[in-house]
Amino acid sequence: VILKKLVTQKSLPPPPGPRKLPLIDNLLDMPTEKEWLTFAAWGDNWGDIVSVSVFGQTMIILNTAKVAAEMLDKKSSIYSDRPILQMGGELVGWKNTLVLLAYGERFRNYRKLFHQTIGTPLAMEKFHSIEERETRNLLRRILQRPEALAEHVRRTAGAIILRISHGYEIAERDDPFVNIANEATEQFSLSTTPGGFLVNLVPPLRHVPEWVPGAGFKKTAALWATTLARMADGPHEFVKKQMAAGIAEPSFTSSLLEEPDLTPDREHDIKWSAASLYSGGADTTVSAIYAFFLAMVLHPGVQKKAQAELDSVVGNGRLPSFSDRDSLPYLSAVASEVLRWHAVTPTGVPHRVTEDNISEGFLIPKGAIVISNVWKMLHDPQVYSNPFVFRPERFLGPQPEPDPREIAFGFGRRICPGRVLADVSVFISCAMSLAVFDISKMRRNGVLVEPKADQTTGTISHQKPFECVISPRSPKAVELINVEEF
Ligand code: HEM
Repeated sequence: VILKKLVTQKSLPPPPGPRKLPLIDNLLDMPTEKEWLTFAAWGDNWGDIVSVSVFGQTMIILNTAKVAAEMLDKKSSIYSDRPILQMGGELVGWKNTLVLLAYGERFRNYRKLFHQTIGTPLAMEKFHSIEERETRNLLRRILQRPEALAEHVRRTAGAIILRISHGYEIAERDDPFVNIANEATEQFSLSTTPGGFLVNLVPPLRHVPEWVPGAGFKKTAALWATTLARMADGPHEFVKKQMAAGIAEPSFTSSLLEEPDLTPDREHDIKWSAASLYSGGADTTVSAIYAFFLAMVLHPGVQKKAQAELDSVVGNGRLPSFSDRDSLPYLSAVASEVLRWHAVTPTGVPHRVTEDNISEGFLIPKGAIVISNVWKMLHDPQVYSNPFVFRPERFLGPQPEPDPREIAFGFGRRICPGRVLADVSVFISCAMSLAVFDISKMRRNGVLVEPKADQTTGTISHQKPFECVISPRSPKAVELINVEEF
């Protein structure tokens, strides 16, 4: 019976997809820009599950949330590994961080640490005051130099994450930890793009010695490995010193280092999960919050409605806080719509399947890389009416459309472990900014400058830079931003 099952299983077809050439397979079909658009077009042509391959490596592309749930959620015990990336993962060492960590014991340990410290709304409550304080700093920076919005949003995200991960307060300019983290994350992008280094496409090249001509990538890898090590070690050592002096601020790292019987192995896990917090958490929330400002420029009607809600619930004598969230349904819908309208990770993060299995009537081979077209799922007209329109109302009323958080944060055992933190950051930024600022189109020589929604290619994708005017709503708003004691 088992043999028969195996035979039928093996004889099932893989999911359909574009025709392959000998040896290189679909290499020439693979998009190099905005992959999600090509993947969506393949979906229209071939169905919800598409398969392609390059040099024998199968890739399965999922275009609906329904199949992603069927496969990545329901069969999570075999769909939760990550691809092995030679340059970024193996040689530079990003496989030590959660996002590229292989499925297994250590993976479960890191996930537990995340869950325990920032995994639930209750656990996150202890960080609400940091979020509120740092977001007020964001308002202050915007008030002073509104034209540098993107820079301010980035600085604030870094400040929040480093405070939560290590209880570290960043310097206003040229902070050493922020600089090293920026350098390391830039190198992460460079080293993990499939086409960036030949060794990513031809793995045996990693064994070539450094002195062989053409093996310069090994020197680069060694250099980048030291940047990564410094990014993980610096803040970790800072916390240990602060703890020894008895002055450590409560943080992800300090609370975990307090454990009795700390083994070196355990300390390794704590250090690298804290580094994963930074690398996973800074650029992503930046992308969402920057997109929020664009959405407000483009949709003054939505902005007015959210402000009217804020004025009636919170008034103008104080800034909104987390305790107001339940009384601000429209604003909460705005935050949800930001996460839907702008896909921060348009093609998610790839999973790797560890066993042959049958899904939706197709054979999915062991070792296949599974890519969720998150962008398409968030703009699926079967699920979201007029998906390209920014309309928070879709989440209100008797028949709300599905919560985009079910898609935007990925699937199964790899679902984003920072999603509660992300949600808190996005909500408070929307609430506090709309309470004090009007965000509108720039006028140049009497003509309104119309920004356009358009996002960059990349695992973490950003709205392209746009111009706008951000001005305080009233003298009272300026006062609230500048209050000292907060
Ligand atoms: C709007 C903001 C964010 C979005 C849209 C987002 C989205 C995602 C997605 C789609 C994944 C991949 C899930 C999968 O493999 O199926 C992921 C993984 C991850 N995210 Fe987030 N994320 C956000 C914010 C954050 C924050 C604030 C943190 C840290 C505090 C964080 C840390 C991570 C980590 C460490 C992983 C890897 C998890 C693993 O491989 O097990 N993310 N995120």
